[in-house]
Amino acid sequence: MHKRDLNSLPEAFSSTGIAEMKVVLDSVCNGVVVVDSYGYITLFNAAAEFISGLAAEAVLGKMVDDVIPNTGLLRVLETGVSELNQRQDIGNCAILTNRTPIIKDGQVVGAVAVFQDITELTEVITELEDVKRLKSTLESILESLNEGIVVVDKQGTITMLNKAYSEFLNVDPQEVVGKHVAEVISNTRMHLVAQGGKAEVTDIQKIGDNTCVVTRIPIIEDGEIVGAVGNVVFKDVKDLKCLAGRINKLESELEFYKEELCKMYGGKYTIANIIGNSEKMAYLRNLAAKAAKGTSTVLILGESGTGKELFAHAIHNASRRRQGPFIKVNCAAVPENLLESELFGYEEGAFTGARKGGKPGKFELANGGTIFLDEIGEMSLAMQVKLLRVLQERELERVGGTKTTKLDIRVIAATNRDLEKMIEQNQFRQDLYYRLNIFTLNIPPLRDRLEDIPELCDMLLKKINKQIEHWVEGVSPEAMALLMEYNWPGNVRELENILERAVNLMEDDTVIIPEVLPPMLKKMHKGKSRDIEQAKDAGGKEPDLAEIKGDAEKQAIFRALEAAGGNKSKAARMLGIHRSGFYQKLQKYNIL
Ligand SMILES: Nc1ncnc2c1ncn2[C@@H]1O[C@H](COP(=O)(O)OP(=O)(O)OP(=O)(O)O)[C@@H](O)[C@H]1O
Repeated sequence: MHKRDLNSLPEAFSSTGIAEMKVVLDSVCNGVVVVDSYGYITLFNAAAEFISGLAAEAVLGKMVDDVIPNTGLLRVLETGVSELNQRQDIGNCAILTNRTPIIKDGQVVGAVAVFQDITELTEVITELEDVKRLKSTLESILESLNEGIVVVDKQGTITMLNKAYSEFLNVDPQEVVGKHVAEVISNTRMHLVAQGGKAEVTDIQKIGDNTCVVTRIPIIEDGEIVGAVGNVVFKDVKDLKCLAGRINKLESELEFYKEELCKMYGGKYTIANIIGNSEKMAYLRNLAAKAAKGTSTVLILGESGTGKELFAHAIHNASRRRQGPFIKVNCAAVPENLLESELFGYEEGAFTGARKGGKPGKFELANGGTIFLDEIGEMSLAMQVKLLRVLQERELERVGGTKTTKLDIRVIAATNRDLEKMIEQNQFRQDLYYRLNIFTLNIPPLRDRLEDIPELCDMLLKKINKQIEHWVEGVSPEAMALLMEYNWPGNVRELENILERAVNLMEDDTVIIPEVLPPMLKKMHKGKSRDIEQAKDAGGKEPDLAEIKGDAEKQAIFRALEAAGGNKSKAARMLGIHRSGFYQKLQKYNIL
C-alpha cells in the first residue's frame, strides 16, 4: 500500500489551521473523507472512523481505493464533477454520500466525500416496501370479493369501500372515502360499532330496497378501537333463502343416496317383515331379536327358500350395526378359484389380471357391519381353513399382501346342507362348525307350518300386485285348499313364484282360482287335475312355447331340489347340469 507524507498535504489545507478544522469536522455526525489531487487520504473524521470501523491514523496518507475499494473519489478527481446522493456500502454499512471536487484557481486540488449511515433507513425502506406490497395484495383481495366490505375510522368516516359494495350502493368509491358512513349507507351502525367496540354478527339491515345480512366488527389496535370493518354477506335475504334451498336440496339428495347405498349394502328387511303366525315362526322371530342384541356369530339352517337370507337381513337391521354395511357372499355361486380373493381381496399384482391398486374383499367391505356367508356348506375344505383363521383372528391379509387389516364384523352364515352329516363324511371341518354354531336358527320347511300359508299369501300378493300393477284380492277357498295340500319343496320362494305365475295368468278374476295354479298342485289333489291348458281357458291367452318350456324347467328344478333335500349341488347333478349352470337357472327363475 502506498503512503504519502502528511507534510505534503494539498496546499488547500497545508498552511491554515488543519487541526482546528479537524476538531470541527470531528464534531459533525456525517463522515468526511478528503483526498489530495493524487487520491491520498488527507482527512478522515471521527464519524468516518465510526461508520467504516477504521482508525484515522491507519488510513491517513494511504491511497483512498486501498482503504475504500469501491470509492468514487478518484473518479471525481478525474472528472471534476460532483456526484450527489450516491448509495454505497462500506463494510456492513449502507451509506448515502455526496462526492465533490475541491477546486482552487480553476484546478482540482482534491476531493471530499460527505456521507451518512443509512443502514437503518434502508431496513425501514425494505419494511415499507413489504408493507406496500401487502397492502396492494389485500386491496386486490378485497376488490375481488363478491362480498361488500366497508372500513371506517373511529369517527365513522369511510376509509375504504370495495368494488362489490360500491357497485351494490351504486356510488363511486373514490367519492365516498372521507365521508361519514351514515351519509353513504342507509341504516348503518358502523359508526356505533367503531365507538362502542361490540361486534354485531349476522344482523339484518335494510339497505335501499334490499334486506341484507350484515356483520360489523370493531378494529382494535394495541387494545384501542381504531375503527370498524363491515361486510354484507348476503345482499338480499332472498340470496340466503336461495342458498338455504340449495342446501336443503343437497341434503335431500344426500339422504336419497344414503338410502340407495343402504339398499345396496344395507339390510333390506326387518324382523317385522318375517311373516308367519305359526308358533315356530313366532319363536324364531323372538330368537332372531335376541341374536341381534348380541355380537355372536349366527348360523341359519333351513331348506332352500325358507327365508334364511330374510332372517340374516332382519338380524343385521335389528342390531347395533344397522348403520353399517350388510354384505352377502354366496359361497356356492363364486367359482372356487375366485372365492379367496372375493372374500379377502387382493393387492395389485397378486395374480395375472389383478386390478391396478388391488381390490378390497367382502370382509373388508363388511367392516363395521355384517357379512352374510350364504351356502357355507358349499365351501371347499381348503377355503374352510382360511375362513376359520379369519374368524379366529378377526384380521386378514389380502391375497398377495402383507398388511393385516383388523376386522370388526358380525358373521351370519347359512346353509341348506346337513353340516353334521357333512362333518361325518369329512366334507365340512368340525372346528369351523364349532365356530359357526354358536347361535343357531333352524327354520322349518313350509310343509311343517302350513298354517303360515294364508298370511304369506296375503303379504306376497300385495308385493306381486305392486310389482306387476295388477289387483288380486286373495286366494279362493278351493285354490287355498290346493296350496295347503302341496308339500312345498321350494318353500316360501316357490309359493311366491306360483302366486306370481297365477296373477299373470288371471284376467277378470279378483281371486286366485285352482285353474291358474300349476298342474303339479292339482295332480296332488286327485280328481281335480288340470294342466296348463286350463290356464289358457282361465286366462284366455295362449301361453307361448318359451313360457311352457320355462315352466317345465322351473318345475323340474323344484322337483330335483325336493328329491335332493334342498342340496343344490346334488339337484344339479340329478338334472345332469353343472353347478354354476344350475345357479344361473335358479337366478333366472328367481329361485335363488
Ligand atoms: N317368513 C317369511 N316372510 C316373508 N317372506 C318370506 C318368508 N320366508 C321367505 N320369504 C321370502 O321368500 C323368498 C326366499 O327367501 P330367502 O331368499 O330368504 O330364502 P333362503 O332360505 O335364503 O333361500 P336359499 O337357501 O335358496 O338362499 C324371499 O323373497 C323372501 O322374502
